[in-house]
Amino acid sequence: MDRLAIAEVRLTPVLVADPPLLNTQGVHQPYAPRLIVEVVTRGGVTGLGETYGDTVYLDLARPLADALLGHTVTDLNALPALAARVCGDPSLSSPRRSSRGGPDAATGADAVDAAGLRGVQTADKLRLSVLSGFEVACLDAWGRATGLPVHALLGGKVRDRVAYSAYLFYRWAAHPAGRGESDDWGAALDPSGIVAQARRFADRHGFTSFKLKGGVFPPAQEIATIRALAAAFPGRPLRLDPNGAWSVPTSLQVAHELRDVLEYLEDPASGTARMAEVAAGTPLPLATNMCVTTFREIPEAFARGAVQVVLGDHHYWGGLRATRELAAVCRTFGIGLSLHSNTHLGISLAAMTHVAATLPDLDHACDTHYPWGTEDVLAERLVFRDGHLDVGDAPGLGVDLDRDRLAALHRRWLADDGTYRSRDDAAAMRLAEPGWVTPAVPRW
Ligand SMILES: O=C([O-])[C@@H](O)[C@@H](O)[C@H](O)[C@@H](O)C(=O)[O-]
Ligand SMILES: [Mg+2]
Repeated sequence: MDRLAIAEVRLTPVLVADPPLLNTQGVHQPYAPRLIVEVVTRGGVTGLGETYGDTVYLDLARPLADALLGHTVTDLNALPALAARVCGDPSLSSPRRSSRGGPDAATGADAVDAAGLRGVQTADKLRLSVLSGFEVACLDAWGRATGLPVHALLGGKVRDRVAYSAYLFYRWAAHPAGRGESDDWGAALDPSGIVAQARRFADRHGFTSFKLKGGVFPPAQEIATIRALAAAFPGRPLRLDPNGAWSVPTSLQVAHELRDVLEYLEDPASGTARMAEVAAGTPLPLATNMCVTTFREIPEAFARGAVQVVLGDHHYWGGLRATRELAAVCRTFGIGLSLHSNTHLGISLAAMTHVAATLPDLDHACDTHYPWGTEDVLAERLVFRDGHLDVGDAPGLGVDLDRDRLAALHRRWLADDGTYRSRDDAAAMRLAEPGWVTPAVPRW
């Protein structure tokens, strides 16, 4: 076991180019922060992990990296207690208030994570997101050391490929003020722009299900866009996700109008109480990555019938093994499961794919932002075929780091004056609309 003990942990924050994708809080900044975790064993094997890289996560990752030295990479059940001891602060375990002031500082059901549209932000969730990067790195190292793929360490795959959906966004052609990197997608601000975007995703990656990020325009415009997608891709699974921007009556109206074409409606309203009211008034399934984001939120949401599909995310649920626990709970209560995504790199996509491969009841194609990315830290980018990623049997995650790329993205982080070190979609929006503040919910 000694050769599996952790001799070194390397943390490398990076800034990754991100296109000007619109959501209800604003627009993506030109660069998104991510954290690359490397765990090196005494036997000389290096495992890779990735998680959110905003400053608040980095502050928790550093003490955990120090505390991990000497532990073995197989000692995963001890990780949560270790993380709670070195980076926990129980006094922060209630919903965090935003430090940005204005409508961002909402509390209670509306206290969403201003940076990530991922539900209420708690100290527990931050810590679990950090922990997940270390858990994945340990699993990767363990797999590399033993010649086993990560899915085998999780009990074995039940499928050889994992389905992903196209993640469509209203977007600008370029970031304001000439910032960021350019791409050739052009603007997509109306139904025909989104249909063209969807065709490109389908042609390039073979995706056959489509999710539109909503909450950007008044609901009637987004209904028209979904209708245009339904006409262009008849019978294909479609989803609409306004990140909790609508009132209960608006959610019910949209659900009624799109009931024949949507696979599910994702977080139409914010908070379990509103979601339960919407669910009670429509036969359309509701999915969430906002009101059920922790085990603690499950009992009330499931008891009230607030959601029919949980979009798990191995980052904030606390890792790949915690995602399997989530799957067991969902199965027990007859709730569907799929996986959520934010801007991420190939390490996280590989990790998602390994855990997804082990989940018997993965009912819907997973979300991923990956196709929007043009940069990676991997030697080879992962490639979708027919809308799927193959589940490999190479040791560990089966991906390799390109150190030059990692160094280049880290240099960008070092050179940044702090503007991009924490995600702030409202700040990015203010460059185009100076008076912009994160809209209060319900917005419509
Ligand atoms: O990146 C975005 O704009 C998304 O809105 C993201 O922040 C959400 O967390 C996510 O994709 C979702 O499904 O809500
Ligand atoms: Mg969502």
